Amino acid sequence: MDVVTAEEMRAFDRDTIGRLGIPAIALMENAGRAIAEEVIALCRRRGAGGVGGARSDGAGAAGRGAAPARFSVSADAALTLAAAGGEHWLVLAGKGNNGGDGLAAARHLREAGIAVTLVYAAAPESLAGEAALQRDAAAAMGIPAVVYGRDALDLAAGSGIVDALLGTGSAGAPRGAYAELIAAANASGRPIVSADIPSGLDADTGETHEPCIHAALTVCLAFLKRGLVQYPGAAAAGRVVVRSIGIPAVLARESGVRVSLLTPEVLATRLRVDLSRHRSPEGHKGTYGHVLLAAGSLRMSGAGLLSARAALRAGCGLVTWALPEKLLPYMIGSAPEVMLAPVTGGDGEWNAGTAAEVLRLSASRDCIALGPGLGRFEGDTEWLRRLWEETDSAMVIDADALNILADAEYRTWSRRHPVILTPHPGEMARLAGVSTAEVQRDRIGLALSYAVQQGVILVLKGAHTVIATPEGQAYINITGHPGMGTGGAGDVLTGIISGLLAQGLEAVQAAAFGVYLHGLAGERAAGKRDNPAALIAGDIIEAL
Ligand SMILES: NC(=O)C1=CN([C@@H]2O[C@H](COP(=O)(O)OP(=O)(O)OC[C@H]3O[C@@H](n4cnc5c(N)ncnc54)[C@H](OP(=O)(O)O)[C@@H]3O)[C@@H](O)[C@H]2O)[C@@H](O)CC1
Ligand SMILES: Nc1ncnc2c1ncn2[C@@H]1O[C@H](COP(=O)(O)OP(=O)(O)O)[C@@H](O)[C@H]1O
Ligand SMILES: [K+]
Repeated sequence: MDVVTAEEMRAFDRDTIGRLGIPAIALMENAGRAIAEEVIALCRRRGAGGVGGARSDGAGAAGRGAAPARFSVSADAALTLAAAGGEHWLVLAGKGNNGGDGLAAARHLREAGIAVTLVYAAAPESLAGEAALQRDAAAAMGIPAVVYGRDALDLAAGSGIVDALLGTGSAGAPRGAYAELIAAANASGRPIVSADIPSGLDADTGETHEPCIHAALTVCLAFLKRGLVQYPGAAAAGRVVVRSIGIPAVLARESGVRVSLLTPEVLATRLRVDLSRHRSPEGHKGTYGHVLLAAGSLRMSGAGLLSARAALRAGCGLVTWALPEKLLPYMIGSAPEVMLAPVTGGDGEWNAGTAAEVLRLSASRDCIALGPGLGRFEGDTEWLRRLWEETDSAMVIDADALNILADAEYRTWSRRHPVILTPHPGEMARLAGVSTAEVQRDRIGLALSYAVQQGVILVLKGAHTVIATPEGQAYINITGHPGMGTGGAGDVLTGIISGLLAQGLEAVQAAAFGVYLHGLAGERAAGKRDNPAALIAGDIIEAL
């Protein structure tokens, strides 16, 4: 599923209206209808009634011997509500096209028998174009309207609110009447259905301005907007339904939209990942590849252990874990399936001299993962540079190895293989030289620009992890669980991605599929606990 910016969305609108000749009012009608259908479905779910008994094709009355019906007039089930009597929706309308969508929805709601009151944020006379046509149609139907600031208004008096104040044309924090209406709607305690995006949300970054609508449901029109998949916007939007309004989906494909939701369909078709993870009947451990892991130090040995075990659970044939020799006696038996390769490190810490040993080990391995529990040490930049420049296989870089990179000018390092970086927001901030808040402000935008600029595959972790490629493509993962916010969960991800790389997946495939599987396993693991707060990283491995 494509994820677009407001600017891309405007280009598709223009193309549909200008080049294809589909009238703007038709798109607005479709939008209004889609919003109304979702409001009606919501009313139905909360018990206002089933699909109306509005079939007038005689089917119900057609007893034995009754004459066959001559006409078949079927009611539009999606726009019908049997017991609409208790419903009264307030439609908050801004003066732009988002408001026009809301006004079109209001007519359909009224048709379904739902009481509707329009609440204009600005003088109705200030509406223009298609929105003005919708204003006039609603007035001609006799739908009651109030103007904010002029008429008395109690938003809690209705049974629900349609938020059609601001959409993709919104700029900056809501002002004046818009801000006051948003605050009042949030305070009303009534469910809010937002048209396109919650008013007050930045459609591109997911930042929520003060104030921003907190919707129960967002009916996103035509294409998913970036702001709806990035937190905190993703939370403000509630449940998100994307509805087609007559803008052909192919426009996004043709224009090269760069961001997609990481659905199973995207994994299978765009990324060509074999979701079945087929294993040949005659396969053996050599078929599924060998991971070399350089990780763990005296106080963080568990990080290496988690990565190593996760790589095996991801299906690779063999894992060799290179670790400072002092750790060896403690690790023996902790994971019998993992091979241990001690490198010089009598104090249990890594040192610059181990680069040659790791390089030797890597020669016969299919990929290398560096970083979990590594610690920092004298000469670590040169250590990483040698591995980076001289390793032949794909590389996953995590944790302290990312902090080493953050202190280096690694753009100038030569390289023969793809590199996957897996920072959490704090590590990303150090890599990009910005604050963590700045990273979180626009995760997609930052991940894309960093991946392109540095020529790496970037996995920016956290809720809705972003996978960005050097070619400027990004995928937004939606598997996962808040219970995964626990020490070591990232080490598990490093293991999974390297386990997939070893099996021959391309670097982007391994990064994207690894993040997806990690999230699924986290969901399953959380579901097995009395409370997801009890989840620990090892549970994610066991749920793979
Ligand atoms: N044919 C089409 O184009 C289609 C459009 N579609 C729909 O249109 C939406 C986009 O419509 P849009 O471009 O008219 O902008 P919209 O979001 O209604 O807001 C503009 C208005 O808000 C005002 N305003 C802005 N910022 C503000 C602030 N901070 N605080 C207060 N006011 C602010 C601004 O006022 P101004 O600053 O100009 O005085 C202007 O009046 C899109 O999300 C979708 O719902 C779809 O149905 C598909 C077909
Ligand atoms: N709220 C959440 N929703 C989904 N995934 C999450 C959430 N919180 C954390 N995660 C995932 O858990 C992992 C945590 O990684 P990280 O912060 O590196 O942990 P550690 O350094 O302790 O291994 C990441 O893959 C992240 O995406
Ligand atoms: K809105």
